[in-house]
Amino acid sequence: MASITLSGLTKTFGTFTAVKSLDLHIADKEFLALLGPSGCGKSTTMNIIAGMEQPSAGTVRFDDRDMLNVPMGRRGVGFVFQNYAIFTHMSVYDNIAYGLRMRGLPKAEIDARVRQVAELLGLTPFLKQKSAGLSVNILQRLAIGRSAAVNPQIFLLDEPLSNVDAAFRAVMRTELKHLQREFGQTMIYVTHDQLEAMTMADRIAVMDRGVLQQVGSPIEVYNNPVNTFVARFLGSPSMNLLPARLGTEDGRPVVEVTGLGRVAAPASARGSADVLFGIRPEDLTITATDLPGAFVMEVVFVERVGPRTIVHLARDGQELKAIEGNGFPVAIGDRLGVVAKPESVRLFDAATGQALDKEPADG
Ligand SMILES: Nc1ncnc2c1ncn2[C@@H]1O[C@H](COP(=O)(O)OP(=O)(O)OP(=O)(O)O)[C@@H](O)[C@H]1O
Repeated sequence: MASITLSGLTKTFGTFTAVKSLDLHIADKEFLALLGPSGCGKSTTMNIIAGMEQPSAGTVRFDDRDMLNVPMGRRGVGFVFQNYAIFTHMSVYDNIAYGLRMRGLPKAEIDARVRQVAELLGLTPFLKQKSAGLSVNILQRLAIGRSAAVNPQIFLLDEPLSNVDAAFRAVMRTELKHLQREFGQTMIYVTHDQLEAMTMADRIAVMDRGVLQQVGSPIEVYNNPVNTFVARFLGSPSMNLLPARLGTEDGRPVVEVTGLGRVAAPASARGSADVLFGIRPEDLTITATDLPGAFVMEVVFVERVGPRTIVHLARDGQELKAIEGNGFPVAIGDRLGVVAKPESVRLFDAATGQALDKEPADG
């Protein structure tokens, strides 16, 4: 068993608070992605879990054990950084075997383990090669393999794929997930890349300026962001957010999107307020201009990204992005109708950015 519980975790550097009152529970064998922009406190949190830094306040527990006085080397934590640390004068085999030899395991067991890890990470063809001549992609794979070989119950990865190329990153996303399942590790994966978090994690914890914003499954966080920060941070292109006014018409909630028109608001919306109207680009349908409820807008730019067409639309200073998936013809300068799927509309308080019907989640 290796669950991790962070309670009231706070880290200050002088007057600056890098991590603020963080409460988060990571279950045994869970893959949690810690997601947020540069400087939001992700690495500081990881360093505290690993034992490289002491918190200013709060506790770290592995299962029921308080870890604060347990030195780094005794925490049973594997750690892989953005900048791989491998022994370049050693072969790939010896690098993977290193931690196992330090533990004094029998030779046959070391050999079996090295070969298993090498196979899982596609390193078998390189086992005899000196590490010095290997590509960055392979070196990063090796850094992961070397840490994974000793089978730490808790595996912390801090932006391990940020130096490798895009095609290789895609391969590694699948391999890492496979590795974590195979070894049954509790994994925390730090990233600023929402795609990595969305594709690999069981749950995502989103941080901003040292504060945990939301924790949930990728789909929960994507579909029901608790605030505009989370709404913007996940998804590419990100959620459209437009100034609007919530009100009622014939007893039903409606939202008047400034300069565009009036649409049904989610049934749970109440009262009248200045809001931000949120809709994901894939939840907009491009249609004829005269469809009831359609916003009439002009196409200002068209991006074709593989099979997807991202259509940039504008009217009276308001801009929207929509993903066209129905084969509706679009060209710059066209006037089109845009319809938002009512169940996909999200409303946020214009002043605070909080989702109207959501309480911030805790871990
Ligand atoms: N030893 C330190 N002394 C002073 N400030 C620090 C120290 N370590 C981190 N910080 C500051 O704390 C904030 C959080 O840093 P942290 O490295 O945890 O962020 P991050 O989310 O991991 O970002 P990045 O992806 O850029 O590493 C940053 O503003 C950073 O400058």
